[in-house]
Amino acid sequence: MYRIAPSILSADFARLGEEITRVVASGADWIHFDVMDNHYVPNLTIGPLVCEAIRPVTQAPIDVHLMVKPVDRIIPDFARAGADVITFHPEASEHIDRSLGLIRDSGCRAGLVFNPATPLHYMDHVMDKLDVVLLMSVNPGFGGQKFIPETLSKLRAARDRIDAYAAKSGRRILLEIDGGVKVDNIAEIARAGADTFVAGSAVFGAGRDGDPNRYDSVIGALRAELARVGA
Ligand SMILES: O=C(CO)[C@@H](O)[C@H](O)COP(=O)(O)O
Ligand SMILES: [Fe+2]
Repeated sequence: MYRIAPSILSADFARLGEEITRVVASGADWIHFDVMDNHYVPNLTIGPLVCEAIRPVTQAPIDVHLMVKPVDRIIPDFARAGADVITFHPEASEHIDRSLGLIRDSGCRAGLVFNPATPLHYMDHVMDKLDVVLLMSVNPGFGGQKFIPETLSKLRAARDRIDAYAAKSGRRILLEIDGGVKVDNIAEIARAGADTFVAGSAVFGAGRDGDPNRYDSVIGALRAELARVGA
């Protein structure tokens, strides 16, 4: 089963609640929530107050992608604000195992995010605490960037590790991809092993002209491409 997670980074922030209602009604599975601190990444976005504000608007899982350093202090705030999934970058945590434990102890699903040049071995000794592995297919900090093609071989390598772990443990870790996902490349990305797809500009960019049917058509087109790949 595939999940589509529109990133609200590209939504109209003046009408955020409506935007979320519309993408979920159009078939979005998760809401991807990008948190940037102007320190770990050169951009500044939204925090727990906004997460709390959108929580009553939707039942869809809120997928919080932390691009902040340090990470531990902010984790309980997001859990209280209603996050369902919290992911962070290993470079931003002094103690990766402890940060993953903090997320899970607060009742959320936990994940590690790999920048394009971050090696996959960071996951090796924490598989039992991972619910999600997120591969960045752009450098973090901005929406609307171009998919880095090298990510496809990295996805295959991550898929192999996740499948080997599942065969041993019976636990299925999700493999999420973030950055430059569009209708014309989502099938190739799925074939490389991703099962959860963040799409910001591809989804919200399509609705910018105010036509409410545009989210339906772009999410429908992403799903049609995934259907060509199969389960
Ligand atoms: O985490 C990030 C960027 O750092 C992403 O979640 C972007 O928001 C994805 O946007 P598109 O590449 O799909 O426009
Ligand atoms: Fe993200």
